Amino acid sequence: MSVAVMGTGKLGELVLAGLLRSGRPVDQVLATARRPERAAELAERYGIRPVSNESAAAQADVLVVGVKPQDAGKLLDEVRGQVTAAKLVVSLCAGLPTSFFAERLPDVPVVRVMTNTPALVDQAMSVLSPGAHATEEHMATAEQLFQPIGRTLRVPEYQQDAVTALSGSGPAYLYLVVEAMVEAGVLLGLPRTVAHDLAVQTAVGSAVMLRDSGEHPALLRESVTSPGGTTAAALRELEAGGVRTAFLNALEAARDRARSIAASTK
Ligand SMILES: NC(=O)C1=CN([C@@H]2O[C@H](COP(=O)(O)OP(=O)(O)OC[C@H]3O[C@@H](n4cnc5c(N)ncnc54)[C@H](O)[C@@H]3O)[C@@H](O)[C@H]2O)C=CC1
Ligand SMILES: O=C(O)[C@@H]1CCC=N1
Repeated sequence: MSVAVMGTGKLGELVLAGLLRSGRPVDQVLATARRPERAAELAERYGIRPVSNESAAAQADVLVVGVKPQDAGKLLDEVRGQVTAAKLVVSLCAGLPTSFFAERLPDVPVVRVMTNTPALVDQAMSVLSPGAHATEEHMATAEQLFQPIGRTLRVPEYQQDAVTALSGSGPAYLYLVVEAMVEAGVLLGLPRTVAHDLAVQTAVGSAVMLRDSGEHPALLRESVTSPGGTTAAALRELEAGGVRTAFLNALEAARDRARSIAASTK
């Protein structure tokens, strides 16, 4: 089974690299790029053959759409003639419903996937939803692409904008928190490199503990918080700063942005 990544930008490259890392033969992986320099860069880095969208769509069994949602309509116009119902389209596009593809590629099975950048280290969270013509077999095929690069989960499609707000964009929120902690360490007089190492290892250790202990985060937080101690003093400030409300508002804003992208690309 051959796979083409169409629109190999930041996320598309992570998926492309993951496909190759998981042992897929290089002659079964195709990638397209808008700019020739980008195509050459990908060819050099991964040993793949750069092809046009039309050619990729004609050759590959699975077409992974990695362009921005705003560019998806134009891409589908380019490849429409090559995409039969025997293909599987996997969309990585935030906000775009599978109906967007169904309107342009009638009868073609589509699986919508929201993954995230920790794909780079095989720690992605990839969340899949079937479109109207996607069968169990199509879902299994799509899962096979993403399972080697992290965890996968299926949700009904109506939950995908919320998924995008949480796990799609989520790495950015956590990086922001780490960045803020580094700056705070510097404010307290730590050398920047020391502050960086401390913040990163604390994030990694806390994340592994969250995953491996299976404990609720509130319980893990309580175990750090000594009575009358330093953590309680810090948490009071974070609560006063409205950190929880900020997250509620942030995820709502991301969800709403996904909805408005969909509305503007109708
Ligand atoms: N960056 C992320 O963390 C995530 C991104 N996504 C989704 O992935 C998609 C790509 O996002 P990014 O990689 O961040 O953007 P990007 O801008 O880095 O990648 C898009 C790529 O598509 C190329 N492109 C556009 N039209 C093309 C065409 N007709 N033919 C060939 N190539 C074309 C662009 O030149 C660019 O390299 C978006 O739909 C986004 O919603 C989803 C989850 C996470
Ligand atoms: O910012 C974005 O629109 C994409 C979708 C989720 C993460 N990045």
